[in-house]
Amino acid sequence: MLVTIQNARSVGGTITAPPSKSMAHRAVLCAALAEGRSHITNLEFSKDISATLGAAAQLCARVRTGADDAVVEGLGHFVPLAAPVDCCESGSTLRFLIPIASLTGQAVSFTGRGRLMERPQSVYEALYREQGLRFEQSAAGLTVEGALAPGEYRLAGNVSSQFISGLLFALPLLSGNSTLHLIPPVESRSYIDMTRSVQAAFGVQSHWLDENTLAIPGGQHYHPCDYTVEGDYSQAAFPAVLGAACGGVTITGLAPETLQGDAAILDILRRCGAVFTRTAEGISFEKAPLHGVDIDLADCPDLGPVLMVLGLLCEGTTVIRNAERLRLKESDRIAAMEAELRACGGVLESEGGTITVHGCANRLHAPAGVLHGHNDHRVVMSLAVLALSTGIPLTVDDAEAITKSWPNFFEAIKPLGAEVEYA
Ligand SMILES: O=C(O)C1=C[C@@H](OP(=O)(O)O)[C@@H](O)[C@H](O)C1
Ligand SMILES: C=C(OP(=O)(O)O)C(=O)O
Repeated sequence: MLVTIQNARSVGGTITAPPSKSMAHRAVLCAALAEGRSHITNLEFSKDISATLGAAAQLCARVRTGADDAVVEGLGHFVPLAAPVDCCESGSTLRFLIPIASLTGQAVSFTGRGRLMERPQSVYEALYREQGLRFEQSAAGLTVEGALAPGEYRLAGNVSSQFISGLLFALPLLSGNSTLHLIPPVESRSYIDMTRSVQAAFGVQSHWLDENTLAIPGGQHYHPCDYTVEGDYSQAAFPAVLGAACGGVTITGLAPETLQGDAAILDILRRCGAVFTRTAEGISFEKAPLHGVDIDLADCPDLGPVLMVLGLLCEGTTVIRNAERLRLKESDRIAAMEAELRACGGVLESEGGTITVHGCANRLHAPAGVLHGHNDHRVVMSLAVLALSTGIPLTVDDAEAITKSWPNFFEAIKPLGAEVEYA
């Protein structure tokens, strides 16, 4: 789908952050693993969350969805599977479910779309092979079979935190205790604590023994819980960058105290010179001159694409470090953003996981043709921010990619002054 995004008027208005996708995945899975009825409120039915709800319904729960909530009734046992579990393009769904699948006493096959089956599973593959369990991955899907044993696990901390979260979901349900020894550096650490915090709400505990070692007592049970999902800082980063550049934007629905690592967007913007205030109503941005800063992306990878746009809008140079994992997401986000931003006159380069963006707001221009969304929601949304903050109308393909995380994105930006035309 092609979408043209441009300013209908000067930027300004209020937007509500959608529910956190990361927290919603976790709440749905904890609820499904608990025996009994949990009510999850503030849900948005993005493709990723729908995939997790669908998997929960297939494996171990009855699911009833409302307009923005779901009742998830864990059955207390796993049911025989008649079909593969479809994870769509959701890395979280697949990586959270693999260890859970090993609890089901049957072979479980997963399918996916887009780049999902190309994204690395090496960390699990090594663990499964060590324990003599079946782990087969092809371009078409992935099958696992056999029960993970409790005990000592050693795993890399820098491929994806989703492997660590996946083990955190499943290991407490085994009869014995387990310990995760994370091989440093441990990246996306905040996501590990987010998993632990949602689990704690459902009555399941784990403890850090030191900064790289997690103790997971066995023999635990998830308890049903009524859980309200927080607003999403990863998504709020898009209007936040727009607000920092243009002023007049207020973002509502974000909890001031949060475990979301992407709340770092506020600190990053402040360091760039952004002016904003936080009141009971929300976070309100004023227009201010912005300058480039040094950014460590290790704990907030999903901010990468929109921070590359921010770099173009800042005076001077922005350096984004520890961004390697951006190459392993729905697209190679570094290459994708470099190509599209250069098509608009952006000056930036990357080497491995370091991206250098040169501020050039005055030299940006309309691209010769259509920009590519690379089937990546965060690329499409970042390009929308570029259009609105520069006033350059942009036409982007693969625009439907937004449905992976924020199906309402194009409607949500209209009150900020955006005109969105679907071709
Ligand atoms: O656990 C999660 O909810 C996520 C963890 C991060 O992945 P990595 O740990 O692979 O960086 C992040 O990029 C992803 O969008 C969501
Ligand atoms: C990479 C993302 O999600 P996942 O890993 O769950 O596919 C994302 O939302 O940007």
